[in-house]
Amino acid sequence: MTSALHSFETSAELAENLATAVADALSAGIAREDSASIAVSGGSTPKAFFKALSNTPLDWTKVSVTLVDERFVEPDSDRSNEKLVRDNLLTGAASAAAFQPLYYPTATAEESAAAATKETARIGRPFDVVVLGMGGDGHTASFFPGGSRLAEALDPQTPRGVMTMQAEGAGEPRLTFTFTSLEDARLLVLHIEGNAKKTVLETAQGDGPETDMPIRAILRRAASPVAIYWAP
Ligand SMILES: O=C1O[C@H](COP(=O)(O)O)[C@@H](O)[C@H](O)[C@H]1O
Repeated sequence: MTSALHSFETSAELAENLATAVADALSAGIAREDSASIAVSGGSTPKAFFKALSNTPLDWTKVSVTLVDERFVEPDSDRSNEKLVRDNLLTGAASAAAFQPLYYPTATAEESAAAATKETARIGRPFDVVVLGMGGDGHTASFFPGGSRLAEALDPQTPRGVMTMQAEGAGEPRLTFTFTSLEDARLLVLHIEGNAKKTVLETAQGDGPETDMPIRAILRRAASPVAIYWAP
């Protein structure tokens, strides 16, 4: 599939522009279906974007927010993507949105994944917006190189839903939407910042197996075009 690079001089400029594009896509979803859905990433990159989006006027009561991926940790952990979203996105105007977690207080990550699959089944078919991040190792969502269920997660035959993933370097067991859940978003964004990540992206855009750099699955065969947002 195609990708388009949107470059900005600063992280703040990127955050404002990405928030506008995302809000437009959510408004279009609301106009079309009276509801809209967005799946966002965790990590260190999206904070400024979350703040900008949270202040954007929109009928947030009609928006469902979920995560692209999550750690199997309680929502008050500093490593929880849910906490990041609650603290930075679900504030101000956006506090009226409905949040669908991926973590549930179950005994195992597998039970959490099953609960998340069930609870998110009514949204994201497809998502109006998916905002992916990318790690320095070329992972996106929790599609990690060497991940325990990477082949299944990236398989175009694996249905929509949330599954578990374990990988060296990933820390806790992970919960992640599958490739088929994310690749056909009406607005599919890859948000990266810094020169190091630009270099990783350029490597991923070259030849080589998807299993080495799973972001390649998105760049090469997502059904939707990928809008790449980057700032130094
Ligand atoms: O593990 C994760 O990392 C990636 C990238 O995070 P960053 O800190 O380098 O921005 C993120 O996209 C993913 O959601 C998260 O779980």
